[in-house]
Amino acid sequence: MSGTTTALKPPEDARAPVRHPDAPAPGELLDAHNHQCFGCGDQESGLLLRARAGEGVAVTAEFEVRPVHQGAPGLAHGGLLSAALDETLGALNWMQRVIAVTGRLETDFARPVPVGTVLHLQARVTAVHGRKIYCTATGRIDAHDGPVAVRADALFIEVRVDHFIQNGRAEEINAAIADPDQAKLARVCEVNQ
Ligand SMILES: CCCCCCCCCC(=O)SCCNC(=O)CCNC(=O)[C@H](O)C(C)(C)COP(=O)(O)OP(=O)(O)OC[C@H]1O[C@@H](n2cnc3c(N)ncnc32)[C@H](O)[C@@H]1OP(=O)(O)O
Repeated sequence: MSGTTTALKPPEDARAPVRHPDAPAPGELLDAHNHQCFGCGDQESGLLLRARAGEGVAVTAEFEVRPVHQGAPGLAHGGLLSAALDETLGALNWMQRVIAVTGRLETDFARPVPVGTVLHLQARVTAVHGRKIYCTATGRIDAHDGPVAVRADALFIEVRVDHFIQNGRAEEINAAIADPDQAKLARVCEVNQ
């Protein structure tokens, strides 16, 4: 059962999440925050996950499990399913216009996920306390109301864009700074801080 870790339980004085007034409209496809991202970028070996804005502070996403994503024969690798949940939760940044990174991610694997499955992911923020963003996600098999295969609770921590500039490899950071598309999320979030 997920959410058993104390760190994933919002404190009593946590506030409800707030959808940013300029958040993308429900159903709108969200841009990749980095075209080289393993989760949402366009690398053929990646997840090629596509996320859309949801209602409130929520997103949906789809991830097609391909042969390159196998662990056991014919089944998705658990770490990649966690990555799909993590990426979907990361897309919640667009809805609040904050920049946040995963501090903790706790995944339940409820069912095996065969290659060829389209995993339908849903994620939402449940509470916010200071820089701490509490969120939850599920992944369902082949339909938005299909059987739940994976679920996760997570704690994201809000950071400034300096987090990436100071910690990322210079080659990719410089390329991202030079690319107006890749810098977009950082820009829209930074003006709100
Ligand atoms: C441009 C947009 C990019 C979006 C990318 C989305 C991609 C998908 C999501 C990801 O995969 S992000 C990549 C994976 N995550 C990381 O690489 C983060 C690595 N960890 C860190 O950089 C730091 O540990 C972190 C920024 C998360 C926290 O360090 P800080 O020094 O900023 O925070 P601090 O230690 O002061 O903690 C702040 C609060 O968070 C709490 N906290 C921090 N890490 C925690 C943790 N791991 N578990 C529980 N609580 C945690 C901490 O207890 C504290 O609570 P209180 O305010 O109540 O005192």
